[in-house]
Formats: sequence, C-alpha cells, structure tokens
Amino acid sequence: MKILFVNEIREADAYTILHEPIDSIDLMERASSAFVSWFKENYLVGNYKVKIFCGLGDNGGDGLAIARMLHPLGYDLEVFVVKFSKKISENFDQNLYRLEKQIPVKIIDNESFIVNFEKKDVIIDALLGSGLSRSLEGLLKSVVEKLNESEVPIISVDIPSGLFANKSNNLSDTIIKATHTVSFQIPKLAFMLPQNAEFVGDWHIVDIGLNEDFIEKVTAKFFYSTPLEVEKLIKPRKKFSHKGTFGHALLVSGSYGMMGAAILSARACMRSGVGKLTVHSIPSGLAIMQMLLPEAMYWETASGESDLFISTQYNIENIANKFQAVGIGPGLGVNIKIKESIEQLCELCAELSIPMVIDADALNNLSMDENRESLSKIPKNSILTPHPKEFQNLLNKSWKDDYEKLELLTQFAVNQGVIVCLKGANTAIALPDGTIHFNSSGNAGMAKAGSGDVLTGMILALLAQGYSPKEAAILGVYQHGLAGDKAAQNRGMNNMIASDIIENIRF
Ligand SMILES: NC(=O)C1=CN([C@@H]2O[C@H](COP(=O)(O)OP(=O)(O)OC[C@H]3O[C@@H](n4cnc5c(N)ncnc54)[C@H](OP(=O)(O)O)[C@@H]3O)[C@@H](O)[C@H]2O)[C@@H](O)CC1
Ligand SMILES: [K+]
Repeated sequence: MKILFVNEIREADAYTILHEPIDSIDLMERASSAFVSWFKENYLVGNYKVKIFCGLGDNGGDGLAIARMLHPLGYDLEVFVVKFSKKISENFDQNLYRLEKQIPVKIIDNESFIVNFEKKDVIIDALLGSGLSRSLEGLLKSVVEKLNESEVPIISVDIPSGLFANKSNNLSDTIIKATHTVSFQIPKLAFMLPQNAEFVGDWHIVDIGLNEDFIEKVTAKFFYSTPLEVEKLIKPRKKFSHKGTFGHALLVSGSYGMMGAAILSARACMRSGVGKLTVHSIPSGLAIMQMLLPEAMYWETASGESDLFISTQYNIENIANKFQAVGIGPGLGVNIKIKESIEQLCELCAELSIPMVIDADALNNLSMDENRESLSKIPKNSILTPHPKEFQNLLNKSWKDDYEKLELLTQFAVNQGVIVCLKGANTAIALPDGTIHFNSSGNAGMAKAGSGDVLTGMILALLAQGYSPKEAAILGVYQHGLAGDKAAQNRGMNNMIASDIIENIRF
C-alpha cells in the first residue's frame, strides 16, 4: 500500500471529485460514514458519551458530518466548534447548516472555556487534519492541552490534530495524544515513526473510494506492506519437490558463550522452509548444535582458537555450487581477525553471486574501520538487518529525528546498493531503488535478546529457496513479526522469548 504525501492525497481527492465524478461534500459524506462504521463497532452506543471537537476546515466538516450520523444511532452527543479563525471551509459551513437542524452546537471562542469530562466520555478529535500549516498556538493549543489532560479516550479523525503528516514537529509542539487514529484510505508517513507513537496511538485505515487509477500512477517513495500484499509473495511447495529444491543455506554464527544466537538463528532457518542448513562455527559448538538441532549440519572452524570465530576456509571449493545463500552475524563477536574472515566471505559471495544476509556482529565488524572501508566488500543486493545502534555504527553518525533517519537510510541503501532492514516497530526496509517499505506485523514483546537472530535465520531460509532479496526481506520481516504476534497471544508480551517466535513461525 502506498504512503502518499499531503499534496498527493489532495490531488487524489481532486481527481476523484473530477473523474468519478462526485461533489466534494459527498466525498466528505463518504469519509465521515467510513469513520462512523469504525466508531460504532469499537465504541458501542449506550456505553459512551461522545464529545466531538471540530475545527473550521474540512477536518472540522468531517466532525460535524460524523455528529449528524451518530445522532440517529442513539449516541449521547455534545458537539463543540472551536472558533480559532475567521476562515471556514465551504464543506464545514454546509455541514454546520445540516447538523444544526438536528442538534445544537456549542462554540468555544476563548481560552477560559470549561468542559467537564466524565469516565464514560470518548472524544472525537476533528480540530485539524492534513491541512495543518503551522504549530498550534493560542486557543487551539489550549483546547488540545485540555483534551490531552482529560484522561478519556481520544479518537482522531484522519490524523491527530497538530501532527504534521510528512514532516517533523518541533519538540515543544502541542499535539493531540490519540488512543486511536482513524485515517482516510492512505496511511500517513507520520504514523510509521517511533517519535509519533504517543500521538497516533493505534491507527486504522478506512476506505473512502479515492480513485484507484490515480493512486496506481503516483510514484511513491514509501510503502506500507499490508498482510494481503505480503502473503501473495509466498511460493507454494510443489508436490514433486525434494530437499534440493529448497536450497542449502550456510549460516556463519556463534562463538564461545554465544552459541545460543547460532541455535536460534539456525532453528528459525530450518522452520522457514529451507531444504538443508549447514552451520559454520567454532569446534566447541559442535556438540551443542548437534544435540539441540539435529536437522542442521555442522562445519567447524579449524583455527584452533576455539574461543573466537575465525575461519580461513572460505574458498571456491568449499562454497561454490554448494550453498544457495549465506547468512552471517549472530553471536560472532567483534575482533580484527573475525572481521577479516567476514570480508573474505563477502568477497567470495560477491564473486559467486551468492545472496547474503548480514546481521549483528558481522555489521559491527564491518563498521570497525574509521572510514568504513569494509563496507565496499559487501556484495550488491545483500540484506543488512541492523537495529538502530548498529545502523548508527555503519553510518558513523546519528540523526536528529526519525525523518532524518529515513533520509540517511535511503541514502545508504542507494549508495551501497543493498537492502537495509532497520529493525524496530514498523521495521523500515530500504531498497537500492530508493523506496522504503514499512512492515505491518510485530509487537513490543519482540524487543528482547535473540529476536534479531531469529530474523536472520528466516531471511536466510528464504534467500536459499530462491526468493529475490527484496521478497526475502519483505516476507521475512513480516513473517517474523507475525510469529511474534502469535507468540504474544499465547505467552503475553512480557513473557514471550525469542524461542517462542520460532515456535510460532507458520507460512
Ligand atoms: N483529502 C481527502 O481525501 C479527504 C479529506 N477530508 C478531510 O479534509 C481534511 C483536510 O482538510 P483541510 O485541507 O481543509 O484542512 P484542515 O486541517 O481541516 O484545516 C485547514 C484550515 O486550518 C488552518 N490551519 C492550519 N494549521 C493551523 C494552525 N496551526 N493554526 C490555525 N489554523 C490552522 C488553515 O489555515 P491556513 O493554513 O490556510 O492559514 C485552514 O484554514 C482531511 O484531514 C480530512 O479530514 C475528507 O473530508 C474527504 C476526503
Ligand atoms: K484530527
């Protein structure tokens, strides 16, 4: 699903009005009705007193239309119009006229207004939508502050009032802190970013029938991967297939005291459809791996320095025509000799065109040089799976906010020609073509040791099966999150561990 900028959403709006054709006021009617369908399912009539706060633009117009539609359903309603300006939109004006035939509207026009909130209340925030042009001040600011202090649920129409849809707010800005945001058809970039989580709450998209041909034609930079879109990527297992059909993966992982990372990664790989897996690690890991994961083969390093992962065995004979994909990183440790091993493997994979997924300590090793020279060794189209700290190490710099983070992420993916899965809520997958795809699955219970190792194994399995790097990244990240969501259902977010994610992988 495309994420569009405000000007593009406005164009989609205008195109729909012209080509459907439909009057602007009727499109607003459709949007408001879509909001009401969501609202009546989630806030049952009789259980709540609804207080609707409307601005003077089209977002306010939505609020008035929503009030008119909720009234006949039996909702206990109070409607407030906040008069912060002399400018009102035509659709607002018309909806005010329509509503006032049904119920009275209360005007808030100075900062000394008083609204008392009760436990049964729910607020609908229709003060400002995508037309926000500057930070809130004066009357609007003080209304929003009062709503945020009310301690009752706030449901924002389209976008929380005061939040910019596709650029950063100032830290000191006053913004509605919504419990839910019900947005019209197209998700906003602001919803994807951790810095806005406290304002957006849980967000939902409702369809309002904007022209699909127009949306199809827009060249988007940002995408939100919906479950339906991602599940289409799954390739069915054919009846006459054998284990060779599903590839042989090589996982380079583990070191003394870190064999857990290798086990988690290897098990997740085997649970994600790969035909065969070989784990390359230290001699002392052999017994552990063979006992805990008898399905995997083991190729031990011959370094003799059993505490460290150091491989000197990367050559054409050991790798070519043997492995369809290589994963490297979990639990390797950081050390100049390990770094040299990793570089050697990267160079060989580049030469043999073997796809790679590179994670954790492999990334930390490649970030060791002051001028990040090692990054040039990473084969094009490799998948890198850093968490934010590891990504900062790769860049050798930090960012001032999430928007700058996205810019740096795009630049890195384009300049290096790699795919970067920047882990977190809504993991951002940056492709070498300059686009970013946000993931839709996952939960805070996955923010624990071992989760990342599981992801590496899953992506490795997909690469070995012949999924393209783009497909492997998008599908792997999504299935990882989905397994995490199932684990959270079964065990609870606090209590689940990375092994529970593996036990819930199913696709
Ligand atoms: N697009 C779609 O598909 C559909 C969209 N729909 C709805 O339309 C909404 C967008 O409506 P909108 O463009 O009228 O903008 P909205 O936010 O209501 O207000 C703008 C007004 O506020 C003013 N203003 C701005 N910032 C301010 C500030 N800080 N302090 C004070 N004033 C400020 C601004 O003034 P100006 O910037 O010109 O000075 C202008 O007068 C959208 O979110 C959705 O709910 C649906 O109904 C149908 C389908
Ligand atoms: K709003």
